[in-house]
Amino acid sequence: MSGPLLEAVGVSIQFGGLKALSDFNLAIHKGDLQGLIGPNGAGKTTAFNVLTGVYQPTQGEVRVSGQRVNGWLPHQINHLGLARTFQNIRLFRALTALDNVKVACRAQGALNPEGVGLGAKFRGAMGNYRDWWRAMLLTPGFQAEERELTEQAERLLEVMGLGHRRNEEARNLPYGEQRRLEIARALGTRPKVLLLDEPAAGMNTREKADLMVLIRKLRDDFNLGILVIEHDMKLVMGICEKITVLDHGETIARGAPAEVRSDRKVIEAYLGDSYLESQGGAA
Ligand SMILES: Nc1ncnc2c1ncn2[C@@H]1O[C@H](COP(=O)(O)OP(=O)(O)OP(=O)(O)O)[C@@H](O)[C@H]1O
Repeated sequence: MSGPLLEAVGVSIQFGGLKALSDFNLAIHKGDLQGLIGPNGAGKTTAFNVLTGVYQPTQGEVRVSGQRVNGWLPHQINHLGLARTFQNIRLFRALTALDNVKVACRAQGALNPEGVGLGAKFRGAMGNYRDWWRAMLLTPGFQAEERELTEQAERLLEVMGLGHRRNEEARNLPYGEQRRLEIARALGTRPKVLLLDEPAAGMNTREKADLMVLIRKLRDDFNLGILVIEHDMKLVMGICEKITVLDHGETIARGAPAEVRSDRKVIEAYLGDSYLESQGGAA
């Protein structure tokens, strides 16, 4: 088996006196569909932010495809194959659905040098300058690239069931479709690993059920590793093969849904007695 696509090794992050994440470890391989759960404020989004370069860990190491990415910027980490969606939808609201996805496809296709430092910044700036001229002059190469990007973006909209929304502004889409558009946009960067932050939030039961099927399909069709933060236990337990449970920044359990569901610490911290009752009895 090849090495993990995404790895956190002993990652901690502190905000003032608050340890938001302590000694966090994680490994996502190709084909994994894992969940990250925990009560409000447990550190789930912080974990995503550390993994994607929004925050720098106070301790520990983050690796993407075996490459240490501490100190890298989010777009540089994205270029290595890590994409995410956000708990609070962050689309370009005034752009069409198609353009939202095209922006992501273009960002990945553009000269986007890996690494940190002045050399990478210089190469990036030169690439932008060159692309600007190609766009201004509408060179044949630029037009062919545009067609290719449009086709890619259209394919992703179709995959996410949004083909009919191609020309609608993102802000006019129903909430559930905005969430799916965020996933289409993340896929536009051609990731190897996808991090989904509460993808079903605000969806109705039917939409959630459809999303469960879709997430599995994305994993299979795109050969991805996926990590999902989700409060909806039915969704997490239904699709994830392995679940990590955080509480106050600590990892209190990890394992298959059945193990996690019956873990006393998890029940106390998160699921609560009402969950047990809804499941028809004790763990
Ligand atoms: N930039 C920041 N500065 C200070 N404290 C922060 C920052 N980001 C997160 N925190 C704190 O870290 C802790 C973990 O927050 P986080 O958002 O990761 O929790 P969560 O598990 O995602 O919660 P929820 O389910 O409510 O989204 C919280 O106490 C939060 O207030």
